[in-house]
Amino acid sequence: MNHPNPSPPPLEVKSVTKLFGKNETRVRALDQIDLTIKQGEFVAIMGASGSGKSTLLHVMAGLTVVDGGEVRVEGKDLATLNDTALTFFRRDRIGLVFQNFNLIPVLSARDNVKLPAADDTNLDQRTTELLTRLGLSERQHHKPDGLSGGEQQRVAIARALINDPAIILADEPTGSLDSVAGQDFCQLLNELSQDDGRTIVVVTHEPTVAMWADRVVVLQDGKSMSSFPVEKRDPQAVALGYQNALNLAQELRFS
Ligand SMILES: Nc1ncnc2c1ncn2[C@@H]1O[C@H](COP(=O)(O)OP(=O)(O)OP(=O)(O)O)[C@@H](O)[C@H]1O
Repeated sequence: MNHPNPSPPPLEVKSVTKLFGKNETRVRALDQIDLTIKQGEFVAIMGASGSGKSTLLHVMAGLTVVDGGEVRVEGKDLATLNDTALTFFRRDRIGLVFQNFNLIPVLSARDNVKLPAADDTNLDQRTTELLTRLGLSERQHHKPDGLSGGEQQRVAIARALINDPAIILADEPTGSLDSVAGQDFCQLLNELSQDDGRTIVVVTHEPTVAMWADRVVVLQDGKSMSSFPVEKRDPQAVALGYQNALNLAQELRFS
């Protein structure tokens, strides 16, 4: 029986190398890294400072041009897109969330959410629905400095969702939040993957964040050392899995 072609994975990083600097200051931020992420999967990327986590996320978002290898988003090779096409592709397919929220201070929460909308159709209604879903209805006319950190991050994710992207990439999204707001935010990411089938990648150094993922990918020196599934929402199990991955990397280095 003939099967139709399966959809390509949402994110594929194939043998990607990224270098920064020149000559003696040259840094190999990513070193022939391979990573494939399935549709609807929630992946946490962990690793020591400088291991290449943010660079990998930026590469997947097409924010950083690679020096070798290939990055495919929903099957599309990002290197084949010119700057304009890449900007539109990113806007339509990927929602980005950063640690410092990156909201426009002079705009209300509601206007921040509407700002990147690619399409005006039912925009007011879509914005209201998103603000309601994220528990921001009461706060929508406030500017960012009148909102708590957790509320600001929820505005940032509402803005990231305005074009209904299939993929959400988040770099240390809970880094500026207290632990309660951080856990609420993780729960939201979990819903976006479980209920909506969106693909989520989160860079974090916190086991209490990574425990919400389906899988943890551990980076060291720009390489993907290993990955392990998260079976229960147990931060200690994640911390142990992470430590085991680092120990294994250390053994391989000296063997
Ligand atoms: N724009 C840049 N110019 C020069 N070097 C860079 C640049 N961006 C990253 N690097 C270097 O590349 C390496 C990987 O950096 P990256 O920010 O991806 O690591 P990270 O794992 O996200 O670290 P952290 O947890 O501290 O944020 C580091 O050695 C870093 O100094």
